[in-house]
Amino acid sequence: MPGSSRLRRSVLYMPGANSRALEKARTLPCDGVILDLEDAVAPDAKAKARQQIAEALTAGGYGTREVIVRINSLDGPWGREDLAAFASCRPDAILLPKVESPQQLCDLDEAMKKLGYDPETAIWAMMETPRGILAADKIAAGTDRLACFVMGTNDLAKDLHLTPTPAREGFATSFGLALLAARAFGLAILDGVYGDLQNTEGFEQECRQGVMLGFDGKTLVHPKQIGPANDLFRPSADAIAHATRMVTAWKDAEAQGKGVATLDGKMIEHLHIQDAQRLLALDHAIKERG
Ligand SMILES: CC(C)(COP(=O)(O)OP(=O)(O)OC[C@H]1O[C@@H](n2cnc3c(N)ncnc32)[C@H](O)[C@@H]1OP(=O)(O)O)[C@@H](O)C(=O)NCCC(=O)NCCSC(=O)C[C@H](O)C(=O)O
Ligand SMILES: [Mg+2]
Repeated sequence: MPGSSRLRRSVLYMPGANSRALEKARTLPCDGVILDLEDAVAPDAKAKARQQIAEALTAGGYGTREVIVRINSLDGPWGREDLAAFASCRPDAILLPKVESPQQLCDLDEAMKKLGYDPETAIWAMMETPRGILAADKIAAGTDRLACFVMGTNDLAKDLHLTPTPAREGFATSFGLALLAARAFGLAILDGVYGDLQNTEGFEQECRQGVMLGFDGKTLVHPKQIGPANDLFRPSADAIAHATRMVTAWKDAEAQGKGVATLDGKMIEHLHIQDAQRLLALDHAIKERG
């Protein structure tokens, strides 16, 4: 699975037409950047944005940040030209908007092969339409190049006619189906954006909910959202201390030939240890990032 162990707590969108944002992204402490050619770029600005993104990718300087380009749909007037522009620039992934069928991913994969894309360049898929959500399991199995689902909560809210609320009840089924499909096929999955830039408390509450639901991180629209997302999507010190004690208790039990252990009066089985090890690996990766 390409890139499945990468840190993705904070993944910041920026319009490809905004040269200042493309430059600034090289210095921001986010885990990834999505250089957008789709909804954040006006039709008349698409060609210039495409050229600016190609130049930015060629110049490099994004360090350990994962760099993803969101192209336009391959069925529309810009998508094929978008894809052709980045074959030699080696982005980490191409993000396809409004994915509704596995065939769309197979077509993208085929086109990337023909254009000479590096086999390590992953495909990411926006999950943001009712048809896409209903086909999430088939899409998740669509191609080996697929590495990540990204929730498009703005498009979903529009199509579902739902009223956004702080608890996001209206997204429950969509989140559940997308998360199930992603985990069933070993994909990463990122929560949608929070557009109220002044409401720090609301943003943090949505991050906490995203962690609780099982998302790997959150997509962002402004640099000020990076710090809180990085903090909230990293395992807490208490969680790491507990995971460490669980692993120790498990090793002690194993040494005594037992297949089950207890810690603080609670039963521990192998599945709990797998989850504890996942948290410890995440913590290690974050510490290595510095
Ligand atoms: C929302 C914004 C238009 C606000 O921009 P601005 O008014 O420039 O904000 P600030 O003055 O507060 O900016 C301060 C500095 O930070 C830089 N900046 C701002 N935003 C970004 C960014 N996204 N990436 C990088 N750098 C950024 C400014 O340049 C300032 O820098 P400096 O010059 O040093 O002072 C803007 O934030 C913005 O455009 N955000 C991204 C919008 C976007 O990409 N939207 C599309 C994706 S969301 C979506 O489509 C989700 C999905 O499809 C769905 O359906 O849900
Ligand atoms: Mg969208």
